[in-house]
Amino acid sequence: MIQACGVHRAFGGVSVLRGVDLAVAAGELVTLSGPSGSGKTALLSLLCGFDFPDSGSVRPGLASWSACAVLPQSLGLASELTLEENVALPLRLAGREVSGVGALLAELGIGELGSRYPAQVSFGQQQRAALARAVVTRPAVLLADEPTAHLDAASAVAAVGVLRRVADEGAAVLIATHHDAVHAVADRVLVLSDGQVRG
Ligand SMILES: Nc1ncnc2c1ncn2[C@@H]1O[C@H](COP(=O)(O)OP(=O)(O)OP(=O)(O)O)[C@@H](O)[C@H]1O
Repeated sequence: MIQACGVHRAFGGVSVLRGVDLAVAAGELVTLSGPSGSGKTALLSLLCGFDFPDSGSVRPGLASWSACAVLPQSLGLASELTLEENVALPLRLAGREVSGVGALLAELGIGELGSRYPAQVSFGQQQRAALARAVVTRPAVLLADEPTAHLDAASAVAAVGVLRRVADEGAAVLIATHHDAVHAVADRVLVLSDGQVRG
């Protein structure tokens, strides 16, 4: 479902990715660790089509980009929508019935905050709303960048539970993370260093 073959990417003459190979199958949760600045975000951007490799190939292997969900570090919540409306948005855009929004928010410990706007909640609460928005459509592929970076231990456990369930329901899930709690539920842990993925 997610595949990179011999991917190279340089920025301003600095080679960040130097022949990255990886594959994540449907139903698999794979974590990607590596030092800050090693290129994890750059690799996720290539895999979701936000950026293009200088050479090599990426293959999301999807019938439709709408089956791919992305949870970026910057979250990207719409500031003019409430948390509930943000989470419902991908369902509305896909012309699907809006259901499961409240349950997801409650599972992530922010059930009582659905009617607030992003600016009225903490960054960790925004992060959980962005996770809910990423998974509400039950995507076939989920790419998440540091999804627990701003969460306390209990909130991280809830977030990890949701991420694991998405994979158990059949999605290919790739998560860039430094957190042991996320690595603990991974089927495989990959490390990005010196421009290559090892695992
Ligand atoms: N669009 C860009 N233009 C210039 N340099 C970039 C760009 N994107 C990434 N880089 C550089 O590529 C390197 C890898 O950055 P990236 O954000 O992928 O690291 P990371 O492993 O995700 O780090 P962190 O763990 O801190 O989030 C960094 O040196 C960064 O400055």
